[in-house]
Amino acid sequence: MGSGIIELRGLTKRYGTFLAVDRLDLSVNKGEVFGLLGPNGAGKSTTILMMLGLTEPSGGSVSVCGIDATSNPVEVKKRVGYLPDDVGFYEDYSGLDNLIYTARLNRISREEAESRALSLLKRVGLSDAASKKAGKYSRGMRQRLGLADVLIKNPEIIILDEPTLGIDPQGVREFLDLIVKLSREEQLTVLLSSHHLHQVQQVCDRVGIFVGGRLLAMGDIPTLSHQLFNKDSFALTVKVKPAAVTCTENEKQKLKAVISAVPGVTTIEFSGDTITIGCTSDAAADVSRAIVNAGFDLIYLNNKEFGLDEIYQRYFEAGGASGIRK
Ligand SMILES: Nc1ncnc2c1ncn2[C@@H]1O[C@H](COP(=O)(O)OP(=O)(O)OP(=O)(O)O)[C@@H](O)[C@H]1O
Repeated sequence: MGSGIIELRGLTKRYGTFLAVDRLDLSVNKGEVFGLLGPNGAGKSTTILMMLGLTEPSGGSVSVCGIDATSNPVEVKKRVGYLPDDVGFYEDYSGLDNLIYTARLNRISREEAESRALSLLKRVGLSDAASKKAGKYSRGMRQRLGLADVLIKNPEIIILDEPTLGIDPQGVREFLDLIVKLSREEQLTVLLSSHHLHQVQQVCDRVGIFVGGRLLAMGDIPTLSHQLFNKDSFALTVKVKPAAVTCTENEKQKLKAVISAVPGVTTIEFSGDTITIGCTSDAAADVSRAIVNAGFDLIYLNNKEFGLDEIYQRYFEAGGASGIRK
């Protein structure tokens, strides 16, 4: 086994003849925010259930905090907080009492339970709603209470399954910020399962792309982007004066020559009045300087770094979504 706080090796789950998770290898480091990204039915929840020891793998191994989750789920449960997409609370209990209840279940003394619950309610921005019944909480408040609920036992890892479902955009932003803050300040490892590309991209240090029970790719966004876009992770769109369409052939050749000489530039395409430049690194400053020094006016420059949506799209175009399962 490797040194990750979560280590999956050849992890496989079959339901009858159906392969839900297919020989998964994954290592998540301590303190990392890792995103499990994939469409519905990709196998994310099944993988999480195996990490929690709640369903038995058909093959391979799963180690969480150095513990075999399959043979010792109780020890794993002590160290891992799991937030499902819809948390169950005692609706007639206040937010505070729900937290105290969970703390007591985790054998925390009454006094300690109350002080931790109050401090966590503050942390997740629910101090004012502490004595309000959980049944009267909004969806966003319930998720924040859910986060406090998983944190009350001081876990080393929190696993969040589609935690922002049904929360408004402002609430989503606050929730995600809170997760990153917790991870950074307390070296908390976070595994976030989602099919919201944008959210995953915003907060995760690394991402695993799941399709059809397999992990198709893994890494940080620049690395994934680098692997997929023929090493052109960046694309600059440029307009100059005189416009590319009205440039003489000599001027065009001059432009091409000065842009190609910029380190990192791999492709240059003229289309209408726009020049598209592919680069392996962020060459925006050097390209703009080269254009101006060559005597052209730079009237527009857009620097596009490929994001997770393009990356995801590429995997689907590559046939990932057509189904890998056998
Ligand atoms: N208990 C079960 N019995 C049979 N098939 C199952 C069972 N649980 C899950 N599956 C199937 O395994 C596949 C993976 O499901 P899983 O819930 O892990 O996907 P997911 O990526 O979490 O999707 P979602 O985002 O919809 O939750 C799906 O095709 C699902 O229908």
